[in-house]
Amino acid sequence: MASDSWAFSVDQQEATNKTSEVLWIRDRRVILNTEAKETAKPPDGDKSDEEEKEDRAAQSLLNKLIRNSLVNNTNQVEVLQRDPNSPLYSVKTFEELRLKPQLLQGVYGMGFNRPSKIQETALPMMLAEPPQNLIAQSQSGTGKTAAFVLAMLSHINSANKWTQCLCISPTYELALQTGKVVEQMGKFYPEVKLAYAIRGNRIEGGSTIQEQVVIGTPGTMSDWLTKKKLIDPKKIRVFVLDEADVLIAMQGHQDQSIRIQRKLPKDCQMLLFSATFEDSVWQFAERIVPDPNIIRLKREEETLDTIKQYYVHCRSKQDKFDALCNIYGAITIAQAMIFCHTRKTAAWLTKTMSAEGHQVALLSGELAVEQRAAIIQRFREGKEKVLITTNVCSRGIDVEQVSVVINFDLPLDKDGNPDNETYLHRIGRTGRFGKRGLAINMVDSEQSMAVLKAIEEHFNKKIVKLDTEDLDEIEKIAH
Ligand SMILES: Nc1ncnc2c1ncn2[C@@H]1O[C@H](COP(=O)(O)OP(=O)(O)OP(=O)(O)O)[C@@H](O)[C@H]1O
Repeated sequence: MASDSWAFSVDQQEATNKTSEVLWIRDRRVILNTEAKETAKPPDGDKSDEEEKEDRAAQSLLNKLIRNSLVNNTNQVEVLQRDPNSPLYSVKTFEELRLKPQLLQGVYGMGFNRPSKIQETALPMMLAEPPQNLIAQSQSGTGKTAAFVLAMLSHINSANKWTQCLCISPTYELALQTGKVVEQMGKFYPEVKLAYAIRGNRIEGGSTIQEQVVIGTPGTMSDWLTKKKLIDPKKIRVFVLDEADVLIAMQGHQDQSIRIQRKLPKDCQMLLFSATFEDSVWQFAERIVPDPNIIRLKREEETLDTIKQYYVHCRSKQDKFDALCNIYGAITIAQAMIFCHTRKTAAWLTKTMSAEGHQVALLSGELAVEQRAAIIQRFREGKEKVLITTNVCSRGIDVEQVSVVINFDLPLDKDGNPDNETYLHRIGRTGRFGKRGLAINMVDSEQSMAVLKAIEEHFNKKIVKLDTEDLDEIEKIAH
């Protein structure tokens, strides 16, 4: 299938050092570490009788799951996975990625048919022997989490009852979400256990824990490694940093992550994932991941074509609210996330929308982490149809049914400048894995218009004007 488009071309001039070369895989820039490439070989195939037996049983269940998964999967994803321009495109099957049978079962059990582009590109690098380090970027909702979870689970020796994989998540909510993926993916691999190094999870210190995977936030993770000695850093084989851009935007997280990394053995595999790569993220990535393979997107590839972007011209806060009501009046919205700049606006909007009869939840930074997780869980279960929020706690949330993202206020950084990264994270809450999504921006001043234009220019993607008085026009954008 379209194998010619996978030709590698080598660009020596872009080589960053003697052992690296820059490759263009299709139009994607990939730097491969040549030294590592030469020594890379597929995982060891030696298996005991017992393992062979387990594999055969797993295989038969797997065939059943593949059949079910093929029946259940949506057409949209299948079409995109055959489109070479889509981030979901793949030339390989999961079988070709040489996953353990138990993990293949997990993958098919989750309803996945084929890997996405990031999965098929990153997994061979991550599963190679000796382990390869990786810095990887892919658009939101294209399967990064699934990719590194597979890598972690693949490297575990389940007979060893100690921690072998660490995954740092920037927030409590994301740690739980990633944990859920580990549980689902590892459903047919019950020997593997998971622990959460997050605030409130009080495990007594003194002796090391048995869980092979630990997911957590940097502070608690660091505590578990150093003060409580629950994990022996020298036994860690895989270290993952997820959502690195969000991670370094949070105070103290960068230093704590570096401190953790320094305790790990030299041959521990380091994997870093991010949806955006501003300079600060790069600097951090290069500091923390030695000799990496690199998968990066071009700027204009960062936003997904499946997410249509619009803006609405308004005169005031009330006007924005009226526009919102018109949108709700014209199209069926499965679930929506609405982003506000301040807690005050978010609270006002929650009250006003609730008064109009919408099922609304408010997620804001002042809530305790457990409360925030509970609100996200209710939203995920569809108990509320609208989630109104300020920035912080909503990054990286994966809720499949979100069909519309509304920027009630455009994202600004702390100096009041356009915040492109946050914009990308926000709109990425819709259009998850090939689903169509709408992103609607409310503009109510010359300044916010300038912010919109700057964002448009940054990503080199048109944001189209929408007239919310014209119901026919709104209806059209939903198709
Ligand atoms: N190969 C696949 N086939 C079908 N669905 C998939 C596949 N890989 C991942 N998904 C689903 O797509 C959604 C997005 O995946 P995931 O959360 O891994 O993306 P992500 O790139 O980590 O997103 P973000 O950048 O927002 O963190 C999830 O609901 C996941 O279950």
